[in-house]
Amino acid sequence: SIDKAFTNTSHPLDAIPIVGSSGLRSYWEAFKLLLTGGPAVIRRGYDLYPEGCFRIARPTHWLVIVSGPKHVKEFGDAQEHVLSFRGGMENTIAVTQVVGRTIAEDTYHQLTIRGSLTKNLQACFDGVREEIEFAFDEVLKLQGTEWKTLKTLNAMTAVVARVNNRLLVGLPLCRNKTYLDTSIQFAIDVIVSGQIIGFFPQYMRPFVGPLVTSRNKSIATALQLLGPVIEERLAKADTLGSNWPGKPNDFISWLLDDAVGEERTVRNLVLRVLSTNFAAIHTTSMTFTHAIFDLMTRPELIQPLRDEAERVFEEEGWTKNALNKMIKMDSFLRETQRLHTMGPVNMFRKVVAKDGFRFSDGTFLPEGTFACIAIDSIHHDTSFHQNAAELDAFRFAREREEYTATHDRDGQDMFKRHMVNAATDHLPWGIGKHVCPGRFFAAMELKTMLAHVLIKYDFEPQVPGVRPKDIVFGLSVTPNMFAKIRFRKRANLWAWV
Ligand code: HEM
Repeated sequence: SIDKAFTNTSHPLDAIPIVGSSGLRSYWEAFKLLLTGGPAVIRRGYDLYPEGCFRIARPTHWLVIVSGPKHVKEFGDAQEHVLSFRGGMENTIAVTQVVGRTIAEDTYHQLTIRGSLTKNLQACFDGVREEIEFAFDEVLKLQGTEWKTLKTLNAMTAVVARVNNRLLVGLPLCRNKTYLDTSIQFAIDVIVSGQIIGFFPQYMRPFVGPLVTSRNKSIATALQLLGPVIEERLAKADTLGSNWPGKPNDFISWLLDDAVGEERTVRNLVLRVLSTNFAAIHTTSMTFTHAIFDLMTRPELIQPLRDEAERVFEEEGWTKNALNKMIKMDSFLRETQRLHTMGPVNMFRKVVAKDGFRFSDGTFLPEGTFACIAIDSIHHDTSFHQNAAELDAFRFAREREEYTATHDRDGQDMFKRHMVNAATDHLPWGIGKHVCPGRFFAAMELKTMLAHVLIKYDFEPQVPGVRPKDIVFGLSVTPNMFAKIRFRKRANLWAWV
């Protein structure tokens, strides 16, 4: 049963109820949370406080969990100097130790992603599509009509790393195995070593950091492979001006357009690319793996999605605009993201304002408080989504249809149920000030990959009918990395594919 007791001694967070245990037992509770107990505790808390805040014990501090549309909006909209994204990252993955001071302090690359990268998606679509075809051929290596069984998450991570890097660093590096392995490994290293370092108090981190992270090895390899490319681009920009003839249209160029001062060094630019890969690879490959697992458990969804993709591409060709017409696919991916989040909570923040942070209902978080949002419980709340526990693949397509039937097409609300739209009841991309700037690219990539897989392959689960169990560790949840899928080239491929 739930112990809602408040601590006896005075604590600045006294007004926020505890879920789990207080006092000495809270250490045991915190330990359980480090293993697999996280999601259940958050669900229990949410059932009690769906419109407000509660707190749970972490080994060194309390973590406040925020819920309710009003609170979520205020939380997302708060300024960095009040609720700090960086402070949250520092606490969860010790970003200064693991990635580096300059990256932690100056996040200009997120503006490059929000700006140039997103603006160029149309222009880069053909390259991304080509890379998707190439990557699936390379990773699946299918001959004739043979079936091949692969670990899904591994295979999809390999595909996504190539595709992302086609946009980030271009050919030929996006096909270099050592470079790709380094990008994938760097991201894993950031998460794993960051969490370990995160257990230590601030003053010990500079000493512990170098002992537990292999980031220096990853950075050295990336410097070796990516360094010369960046050096050449820097040299050309310096001698020929920023718009030199033949300048590639990729993330390196866009970064260089925005980088100033000490950011224009090879090492810092390499770190930017690695950090962007960190934000982009595993998020996208986990989402894609969840989508494939959903299709494996609900195979009746494959045909309508395949029909839609085939029809749209037949009418429009493989273009970015064609993706906008795949309303069922957009809805299905949004639904997959709703049901399978990367943990029970997200959007970690630290209160850094001296005066703390106050919600409009008066709830107060003092300076130094760590807080986050109850994403998974919000997504499963039946007051926001009918039959919220069920995968209803086309629920958002229906909502869009209902909306367009009764409203002006140009109305702002038109986009509310699109996959890229963040809302207080739909938070896979976060919301507010730090809402994911890469979401337009991720959505384009996920849709093109799914259309490609649906049109080009047959696929089956190794164990039919059972969704592979997610792996829970602490407050993070990943799709099962051991689960396997069988792929085969489809026999009646369309001539134009
Ligand atoms: C399905 C794929 C993805 C998911 C689910 C996802 C999710 C998120 C979330 C939840 C946040 C906000 C975190 C917070 O508020 O605490 C975020 C931020 C961010 N994402 Fe993504 N992301 C994805 C793909 C990408 C891609 C492809 C890129 C880069 C091209 C990217 C770059 C970033 C960056 C740079 C930020 C930090 C924004 C800031 O500092 O304001 N993400 N992402």
